[in-house]
Amino acid sequence: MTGAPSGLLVVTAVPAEAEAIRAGLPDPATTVLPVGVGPAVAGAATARLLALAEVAGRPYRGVVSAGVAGGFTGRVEVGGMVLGTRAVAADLGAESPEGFIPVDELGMPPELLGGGTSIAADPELLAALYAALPDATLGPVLTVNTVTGTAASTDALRRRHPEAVAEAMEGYGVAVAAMHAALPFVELRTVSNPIGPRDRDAWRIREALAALTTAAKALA
Ligand SMILES: O=C(O)c1cccc(C(=O)CC[C@H]2O[C@@H](n3cnc4c(=O)[nH]cnc43)[C@H](O)[C@@H]2O)c1
Repeated sequence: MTGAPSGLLVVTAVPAEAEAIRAGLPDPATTVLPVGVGPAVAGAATARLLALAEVAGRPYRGVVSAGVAGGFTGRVEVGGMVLGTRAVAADLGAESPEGFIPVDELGMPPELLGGGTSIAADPELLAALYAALPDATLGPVLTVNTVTGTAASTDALRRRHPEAVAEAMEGYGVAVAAMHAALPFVELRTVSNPIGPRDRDAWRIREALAALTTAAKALA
């Protein structure tokens, strides 16, 4: 069975993020679905959605990992938008007394590592979104399994990823799913909180969700 391409698949972690995007979306051909929190569940659920669309003869044209994120102070403000130039699995590796070693520097066969710990955004999809969202900050977005919550971890991440602009928990998993389906990928985030010592009172989820609604116009 074959059919017309389904348009973009936009995946968020939670329903509130998906609803915020749908509220600003002019294009009904874009599918927006919540797929869960963290790279494993988000990656597995996205891979399943892509495979089901493919076997139904209506493959998606690209994948966007979207939602709220923590922003690196001095790089992006709370309430600001981020377009990820790459999704980086920032805590996939090994600790050592000399510091963190990324998994792709541990001497494992490259075929076991998929795209490695850093997967680049599709240049055309990224350029199209940036053209529609010129105020967005461009840079690598880290994917972490644990929300950074101390000054020491924040400093360590900054040292290891001096170009990074934000961290969230799903992008790398979704990027792997898109890569396995040979589809363009990009990450779109709005900033709900500064990365740093844990301070839940500083989180501005409502502002970040409103910014997602504004950003959704780019997904047409
Ligand atoms: O610490 C808490 O009490 C707490 C309560 C509710 C939710 C959380 C989250 O960490 C939500 C994680 C969720 O949001 C994205 N996100 C937003 N900011 C960050 C961040 O600074 N670092 C990592 N992830 C963040 C993430 O993509 C998840 O989907 C905590």
